Amino acid sequence: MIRFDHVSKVYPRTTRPALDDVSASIERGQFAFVVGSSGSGKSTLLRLVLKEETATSGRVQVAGRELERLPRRDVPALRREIGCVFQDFRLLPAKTVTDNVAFALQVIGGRRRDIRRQVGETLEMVGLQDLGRRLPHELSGGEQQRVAIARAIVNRPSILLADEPTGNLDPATSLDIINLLDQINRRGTTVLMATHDDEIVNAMRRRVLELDEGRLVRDDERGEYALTRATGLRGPDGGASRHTARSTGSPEPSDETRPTARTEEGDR
Ligand SMILES: Nc1ncnc2c1ncn2[C@@H]1O[C@H](COP(=O)(O)OP(=O)(O)OP(=O)(O)O)[C@@H](O)[C@H]1O
Repeated sequence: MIRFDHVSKVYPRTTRPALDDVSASIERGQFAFVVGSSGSGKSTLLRLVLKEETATSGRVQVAGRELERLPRRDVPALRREIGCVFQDFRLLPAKTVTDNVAFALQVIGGRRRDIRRQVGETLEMVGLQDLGRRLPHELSGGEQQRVAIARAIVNRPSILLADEPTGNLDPATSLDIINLLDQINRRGTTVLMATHDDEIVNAMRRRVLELDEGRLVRDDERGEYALTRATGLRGPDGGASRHTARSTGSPEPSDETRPTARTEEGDR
């Protein structure tokens, strides 16, 4: 579904690569976290998937497309396959919840009746069916992020990219949000999520890709957060020290590792 093949990215007017020879493959239906300290390249990796940035070398394949060769006119179709969620929600402040979600469908020219039905179903899925008439500032942070998630999935994309989606939320709300992303993943959407949220990564025990100064230093099938550099686990060559064979399909966390196990934990 998403494949990075020896991908490097050097931004203009910089010398140190933001991504350095990254190879990884995320299969359809997988849930993968991207972790790493600030500046390690997580957002860059997600931006390459969206073709907001282009790799300096290597190949990025998304949903059967070779992004380096993708003509500009085909980029909108690529992006329709990808929903995005960000730390700062990015809702339209003057539009209601319903209109924020509907907007994504209106811009691609859906029929009014279909839009109403799809928006209704999606708001119900994220648990906001009663708040459709509110404006974003009349919602809590967690509710705003649910609206953003509803907007990201309303046209049923095959991939959901989430860049630090719990970064502005308290631990209990973060858990609600990750459970929602987990539910969306279980319905078949491939999820790639960049995060600094160690509790969530440790509770979910899904695939973890770790970046360190642009290099992929870890790819664990049911990983924990603990950063390699901090724990001294980095291999002698500076490369992946605990690489596991990439998995196919969506790993099922066992009951004791389900994120709900964290409900009692409260504050950080
Ligand atoms: N548009 C840009 N132009 C130049 N350098 C950039 C640009 N965007 C990112 N970088 C650099 O690329 C490197 C990786 O940045 P990136 O935003 O991908 O890291 P990150 O892991 O997402 O960080 P954070 O966790 O702080 O969001 C950093 O050194 C950053 O300064």
